[in-house]
Amino acid sequence: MLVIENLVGGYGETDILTGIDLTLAAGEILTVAGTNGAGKSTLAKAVVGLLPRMSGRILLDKQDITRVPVEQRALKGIGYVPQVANVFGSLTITENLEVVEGVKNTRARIAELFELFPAIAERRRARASSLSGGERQQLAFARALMTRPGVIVLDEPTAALSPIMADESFRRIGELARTGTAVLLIEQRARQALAISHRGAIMDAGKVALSGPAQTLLVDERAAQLYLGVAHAS
Ligand SMILES: Nc1ncnc2c1ncn2[C@@H]1O[C@H](COP(=O)(O)OP(=O)(O)OP(=O)(O)O)[C@@H](O)[C@H]1O
Repeated sequence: MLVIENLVGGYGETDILTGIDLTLAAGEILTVAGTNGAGKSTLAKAVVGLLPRMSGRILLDKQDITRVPVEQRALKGIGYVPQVANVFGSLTITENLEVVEGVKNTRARIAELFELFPAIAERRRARASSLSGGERQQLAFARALMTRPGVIVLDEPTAALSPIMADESFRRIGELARTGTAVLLIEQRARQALAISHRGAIMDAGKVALSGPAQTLLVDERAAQLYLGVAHAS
């Protein structure tokens, strides 16, 4: 579904990503973990088309999208929920969903997403500015799903959430993948993320330092050191 080949790039002259190779199949969850500054968010930006400078190749369904601009990548099926939820505060929850472009049968899709996200459904006429951090995250997630993307990139979706809400979010991500969506999941809660993932990649200094089946990485001492920055995974 998504193939990343020898991805190098950054914001200015310095390379932040120094050669990333990753693949993601339909229905698969790939956790990308790593310490702060490893380049995880930069990788997310490169995939969705927001990194100012990059070389290498990104293929979506075998089509080269490396030079395709961000809006068109979204229309081609790459959804994105950035670290800071991007919702329109002055619009209501329903309006935030209505303004998403490229959706077939908007009303029906909104109804489906309200079933998936009951907390925001209850508040559908409220302005998004009145939502809590967690609800905002749900609305941003729902907005990204409006177009039924084949691939979704989630940048630390549980960062602002309580442990209970994070559990709920991981459950929802698992369900989404079971419907065939490919999920690139960037997470600080690496152990929980790996537990619902098929594969994992641990980044260090702009590279993938370790990758493999999620269950293997969960018990790998070196992986734990890299994603937790400690000597032993407790
Ligand atoms: N907009 C930007 N302009 C210039 N440099 C940036 C920008 N965003 C990030 N960087 C730099 O790129 C490097 C990697 O940052 P990135 O946000 O990708 O790391 P990360 O692994 O996602 O970390 P975190 O877990 O803290 O979010 C850092 O050195 C950071 O300072």
